[in-house]
Amino acid sequence: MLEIKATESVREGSIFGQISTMDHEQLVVCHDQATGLKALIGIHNTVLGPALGGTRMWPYASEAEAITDVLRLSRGMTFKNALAGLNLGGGKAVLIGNPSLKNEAFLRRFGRFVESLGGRYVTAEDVNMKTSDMEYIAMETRHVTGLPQIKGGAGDPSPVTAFGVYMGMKAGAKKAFGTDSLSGKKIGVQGVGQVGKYLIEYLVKEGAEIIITDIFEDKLKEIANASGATIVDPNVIYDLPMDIYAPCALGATINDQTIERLKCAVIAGGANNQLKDEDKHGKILMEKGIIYAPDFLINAGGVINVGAEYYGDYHKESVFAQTEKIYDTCLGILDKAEKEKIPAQQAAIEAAKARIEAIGRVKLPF
Ligand SMILES: NC(=O)C1=CN([C@@H]2O[C@H](COP(=O)(O)OP(=O)(O)OC[C@H]3O[C@@H](n4cnc5c(N)ncnc54)[C@H](O)[C@@H]3O)[C@@H](O)[C@H]2O)C=CC1
Ligand SMILES: O=C(O)CCC(=O)C(=O)O
Repeated sequence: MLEIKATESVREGSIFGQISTMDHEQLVVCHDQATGLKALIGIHNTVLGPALGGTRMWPYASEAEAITDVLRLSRGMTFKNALAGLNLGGGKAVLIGNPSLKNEAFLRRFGRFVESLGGRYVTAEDVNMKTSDMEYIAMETRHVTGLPQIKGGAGDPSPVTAFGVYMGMKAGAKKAFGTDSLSGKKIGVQGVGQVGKYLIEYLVKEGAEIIITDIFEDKLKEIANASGATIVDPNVIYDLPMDIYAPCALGATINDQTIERLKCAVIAGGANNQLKDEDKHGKILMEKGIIYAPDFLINAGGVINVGAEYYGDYHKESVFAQTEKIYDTCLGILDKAEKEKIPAQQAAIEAAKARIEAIGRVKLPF
């Protein structure tokens, strides 16, 4: 594989510039006038298997923003799937527009595009996409997973994602505090959506002191009532002293504007692509002595779940057992980073690439 760098601003305006900078195989542009579908499918790497990754729907401010998002997200899936030990490559899709655009025809048209790729890309849920949306997509393609249980699927993967994040958080705590107990630890959860709300359940059971924030006040009140968490303003979370910061909303929250404000010992959360510039911000976190549990390593529970469903080999216990291994993998990566004096993100990417390269050699023709 080429040496890859995900920079904050890849060469804007040049599609090939961007996909070569991040070493993608394919970027698919899908359009349908009748339904208003505007979709991008990013296939980063298929050495380990079909590129599996969810579809996100978002009202992107520009096409450039959507392209950058799909490229960063699909690249992250390559490393996530490799480190989780899955025989899956990395891909992701984004649907441009307000989620209210979604209807049966819109989703089925998207399913036709997924089908046209012949299994090189397998879709599932991401932000603003639900198991019920997968049902419509499944009417047009077999290459979809994350279906509702009543339709023979494994249902919402978020509880498994949250369990993996919890495992990664405990590994980060072990490294930072010498114990993986979260009892009494002050933990800030940013985003109380699907992943955040299930993560909070684990933190409550451990007796952590929880701070929560979200842009939707109703969700916050409901979760605060159930968990005893303290609500804070979304802009204030970066300035509060806390033991662990758990980003569980959208990506790039660790950036030039926030990184100097963070007063935590550990960062461990479910959001994809937390570092806006992975080289620069990964290095600054290391210099500040903040333990960073790489996002794509610790949020792999969801893809472990939907991957098992896709291969028709779904057993809840084994999915949770595989996800539990995130604790050991994360500790191993944090140790490697410390020993080699490199950022944890870099250590994790190196480990993922090593597996892709080794298995790629196994697959050479006879
Ligand atoms: N659901 C899953 O199984 C997986 C999710 N992820 C990632 O985890 C993250 C969260 O995913 P979900 O929980 O499924 O999405 P979600 O849409 O259910 O939850 C995200 C929450 O973040 C909140 N939010 C958005 N912007 C915010 C801001 N500026 N400040 C505070 N809160 C904000 C939203 O209001 C929402 O409640 C995403 O980055 C997703 O890609 C990664 C792996 C699997
Ligand atoms: O969890 C899912 O639904 C699929 C995997 C994925 O897209 C992710 O891990 O970001």
